[in-house]
Amino acid sequence: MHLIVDANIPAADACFGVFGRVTRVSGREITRAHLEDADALIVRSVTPVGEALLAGTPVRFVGTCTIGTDHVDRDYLAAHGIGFASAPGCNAEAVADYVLSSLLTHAEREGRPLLERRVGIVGAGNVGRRVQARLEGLGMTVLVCDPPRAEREGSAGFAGLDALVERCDVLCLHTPLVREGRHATRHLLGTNRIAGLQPGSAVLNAGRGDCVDGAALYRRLTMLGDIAALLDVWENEPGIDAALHAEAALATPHIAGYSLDGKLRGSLMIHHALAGHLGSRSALALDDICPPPALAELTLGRALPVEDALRLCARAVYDARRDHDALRRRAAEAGTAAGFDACRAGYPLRREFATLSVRLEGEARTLAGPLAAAGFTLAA
Ligand SMILES: NC(=O)c1ccc[n+]([C@@H]2O[C@H](COP(=O)([O-])OP(=O)(O)OC[C@H]3O[C@@H](n4cnc5c(N)ncnc54)[C@H](O)[C@@H]3O)[C@@H](O)[C@H]2O)c1
Ligand SMILES: O=C(O)[C@H](O)[C@H](O)COP(=O)(O)O
Repeated sequence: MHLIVDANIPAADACFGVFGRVTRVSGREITRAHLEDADALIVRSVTPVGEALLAGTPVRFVGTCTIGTDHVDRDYLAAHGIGFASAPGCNAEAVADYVLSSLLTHAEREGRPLLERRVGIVGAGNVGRRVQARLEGLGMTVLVCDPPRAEREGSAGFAGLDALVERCDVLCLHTPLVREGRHATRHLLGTNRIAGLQPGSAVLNAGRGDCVDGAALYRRLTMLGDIAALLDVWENEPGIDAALHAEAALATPHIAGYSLDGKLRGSLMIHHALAGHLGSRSALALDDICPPPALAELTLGRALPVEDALRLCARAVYDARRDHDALRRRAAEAGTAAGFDACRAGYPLRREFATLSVRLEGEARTLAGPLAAAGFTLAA
């Protein structure tokens, strides 16, 4: 069996070498020529997969080691009997870490406590639910907008997007890109809603870039300058709008989900899906391919204000400012598109909050609730 595998997929040999010969190709450069004798194609989100890529090739299985599937023409695959799998939830914990790290940094810069803010979550699936649970666990007020879930589950606990825009200090977008239909998300946050955002509020987008109208956001940022944009995803990646990039308070190159744990879970989920597609089973587990964290334990020996403790522990594991600074630097050196992809390809090792075990001694034990809610493990 011959497998074409995106070069940005970790543990490719352990996860896919067991099925046959693996050829690694940069995700944005995979063409039909690479697939002439390929049986399986394993991608991440940067490879558009559909008729243009697959027609006339022998590919019988496509796996994407990502949560998002908007780059895959699933109707085409189904119509041509090509097996497909994605990796729902694989990096949801990493995105929740990114959200907390970003919001804690933004609150510190503004000198306004995060815990007093009202947060709106748009799209409460694997990612949004985790963000909601963490923030509510910290005692914050959270409003949730998810019309497809509200239709299925009943409207209790859900609000409309306009209510979130009117009432929230922070709006977090965790929606997939849905191009058509009643719940389409392209420019979900468009001109009118961006104009309606509360002065002093912040928009964080870690869903898909197209869910926010970047030109309208840029206008509000430059003409009124009274809101903040925390952007991990962008329209036209990797050739993102350099002017919007310059205005964003936190600008990262689509790395919210880039923990090692999250990427490896994605690889592993597609490994198991491919094994199933081939009629076999595998016992490969995350512990077989994921190393222990460099920082496994941290001790807090006295009480700190809750937000200071959260920031200290968050930054010990993942500090979103690092990724913001790297994108600014790389974009200045290499140009926006090349800098964006260079940051992603050379992404430094990052682990998830849960890999840090926090030992609390004496008065610091009062921090147990907030640290656990934020996603850290408490040492016994
Ligand atoms: N920045 C990153 O690195 C990163 C990482 C992971 C996922 N993502 C993106 O985030 C998206 C969400 O991830 P997930 O794991 O939570 O997916 P999910 O499918 O579990 O949840 C998506 C949620 O959005 C809701 N939704 C759909 N249309 C909506 C609309 N019009 N308004 C409000 N809510 C709507 C769905 O009902 C669902 O509950 C993914 O599709 C992916 O595009 C980005
Ligand atoms: O959909 C996802 O899982 C994320 O957006 C993913 O982290 C994107 O990473 P990429 O596929 O671009 O490497």
